[in-house]
Parts: sequence; C-alpha cells; structure tokens
Amino acid sequence: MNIQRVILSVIKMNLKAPFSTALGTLWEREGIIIQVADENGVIGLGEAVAFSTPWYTEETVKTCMHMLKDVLVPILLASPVHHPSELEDRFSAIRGNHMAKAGLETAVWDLYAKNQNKPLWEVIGGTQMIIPSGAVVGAHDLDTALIQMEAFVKQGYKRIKVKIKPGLDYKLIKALRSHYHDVPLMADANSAYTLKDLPLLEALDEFNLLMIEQPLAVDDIVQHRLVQRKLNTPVCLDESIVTLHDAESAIDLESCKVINIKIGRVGGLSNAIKIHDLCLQNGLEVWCGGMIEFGVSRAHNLVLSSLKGFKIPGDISASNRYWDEDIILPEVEVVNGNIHLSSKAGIGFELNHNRMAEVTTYEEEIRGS
Ligand SMILES: O=C(O)CCC(=O)c1ccccc1C(=O)O
Ligand SMILES: [Mg+2]
Repeated sequence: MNIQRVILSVIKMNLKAPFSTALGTLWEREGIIIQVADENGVIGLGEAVAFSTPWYTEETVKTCMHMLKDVLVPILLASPVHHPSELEDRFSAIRGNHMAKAGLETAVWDLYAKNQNKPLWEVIGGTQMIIPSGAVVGAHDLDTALIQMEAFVKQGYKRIKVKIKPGLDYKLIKALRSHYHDVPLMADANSAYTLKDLPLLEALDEFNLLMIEQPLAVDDIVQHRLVQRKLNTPVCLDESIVTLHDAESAIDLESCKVINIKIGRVGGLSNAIKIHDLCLQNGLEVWCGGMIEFGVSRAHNLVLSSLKGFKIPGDISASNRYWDEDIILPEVEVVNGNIHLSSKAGIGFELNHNRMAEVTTYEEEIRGS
C-alpha cells in the first residue's frame, strides 16, 4: 500500500442523554475520525477514541492530534506498508499513546481489506457474522438507572451492564435484579473501590452477575487476584490490561476470569487479536468493550467481535444508543439483540459526509512527499 494522504477530523456531538460513571458525567463527546488514502484514492477509516479530558486513560483528543500529526502519521507516510500488522513494530519506538496508534492502525486495516476487496472481518479470520449486542446503563441515580434498563431490555439488548460506584452499588444492583430476574446483568466499577471494600464486593455475589468489571485501581493486577479468590462472581479487567504482557500477568496470577478488549486501549487491532488469542488458549472469556464511540470505531469493534472467542455480548450498541445521527452510512442497527456484519469490503460502512460536515470542528490533511 502506498499511502499518500491522511485526513484528521475532530468532531463533536452531544450525547442524547448524559452518561455517568464512577469518574464523572459526560454530556458531549469529541473524537477524531482518520482517513488514510492511497495513490488510487481508496480510503481507509479509523477513529481515535480518546475523550476531551483524560478521565478514562491519560490520552485526550489534543494529545492524539499531536501524536498523530507530529509523530505517527510521518512514520506511516515514510515508507510503503505491505500489511497492517507491520505497524505495531513501526510504532514500537513510541511509548504508550495507544488510542492514537489504534486510530491510525485501524484505518490502515480498513484500507488493506478494501484493496483485497474483502470484508475486514474475513481478513482477520473472523467466523461470526451475527454479533450479540449489549447496552450500558450510566445513570446518576437509581430511578434513572431503572428507566434506562427498562428501555434497553425492551429494545432487545442481550446483556445489560450497569455502572456502579460507592453509594450507588448494592442497592442499585438489588433494585435492578428484583425487576429483572433473568436478564444477563453485570457491573462496571471503573476502579472505584479498594481492598477495604471486599465485603461490599462479596455481597454482590448474591445477584448472580455475569461479572464485575475493574473494581480496583486502573493499574492493578496483583490485588484483583485477591478479589477473584474471594468472589464467586467472575472478575473482568478493563483499564488494567493495556499490553499483551498485562494479559499474560493477569492470566499467570489468576487475577480475573474475563478480559474486556478495547482496540483503542490496547493500541490497535493487531494487539487486540493477540490478546484474544492468548485468552482463548488459556480459557479466559473475552468481550469487546465500548468507548461511547462514533460509527467508525463501532464498525471496527464489530470486526473484532467476529473472532470466535467473542461469545459474551459486548458494549457494542446501536448508533442510536448515543447519537441522534451517527457519522456512518448505514448506521449500526440492533435487530432482535444482534448486529449483522456486512459482507462489503473493509469495515462495510462509509462516512456520512453531510453529517461529518455538521459535526467537524477542525480538519487537517497531511500529505506524504
Ligand atoms: O460504549 C459504551 O456503551 C459504554 C462503555 C463503557 O462502559 C465505557 C465508556 C467509556 C469509557 C470507559 C468505559 C468502560 O468500559 O469502562
Ligand atoms: Mg470498563
């Protein structure tokens, strides 16, 4: 592939409703849509999923724009790419900045698949074309959580995840469970607890949760082992798993039974696939995490979820879960709780240029020499 141009578009959209986690409330979202174009004008699409502020990881839209423009895009444009799997190595001179790397790398994967005239899910060896879909309740109080959960269950989502935090945990889960005895339900704490809260975490065992996600610190793998040993509920790690080595450590220590894989958090599709393969070999379950993303990242999440280890419904909801109108055509739709993969080349979605024009706040094109 001879990549000649990269277009970086910063976009901004209001969420349909505020989204609350243990770390705060989100009302609007910025993101970066990345287009890589080859000498024939074929375009690959990627999305850098960092937020405006570093509340989930240390990256932001601004750090990603800097890294892309000043560091990663020049590395990409410096020489031809034969296969997207080469990029991990090329970017390895740069530490961290996983979301910036993943945004660019996924765009190159899309371009590669389009050049092969094959769906990207087929290119990566995916076998599942029907992806079960889950939705996330992010409410600041119990009543709002119940209203959200009712709507998601009605819409057919196959698994509900609920954000918990001290003061909105045991009671919240108890209330949701008493209304919905059989709905696959799980909790995500986004690191809101410490080992002092073990009794509370153990008490959640009574609600038959699918799993509890990231109860302890963002960088912890060791203490989660103690939580997993005390709880019947499987522990799932999200923030703690940033590299393949982290996944190896968590497996060696038996710190969790499940890993939430996010392409952005782990630095790209290649690494996401490696973590999937490792988990599969070691009997851990995996599912695809979400980032309240726009359609391009949603499309890449669907591609990843086609791999055979992805059995549990992930945080991949319909475009209309968060957005009045998404930036892709067609939008991602959930039918009977499932999303059907496209058999079109690449990610199978195109940019909605009218919508892009409405929501773009900044755009820059970088050309190779
Ligand atoms: O994309 C979604 O639907 C929500 C997924 C979610 O919970 C989330 C969204 C943004 C940042 C972190 C997380 C998380 O999984 O912890
Ligand atoms: Mg999480």
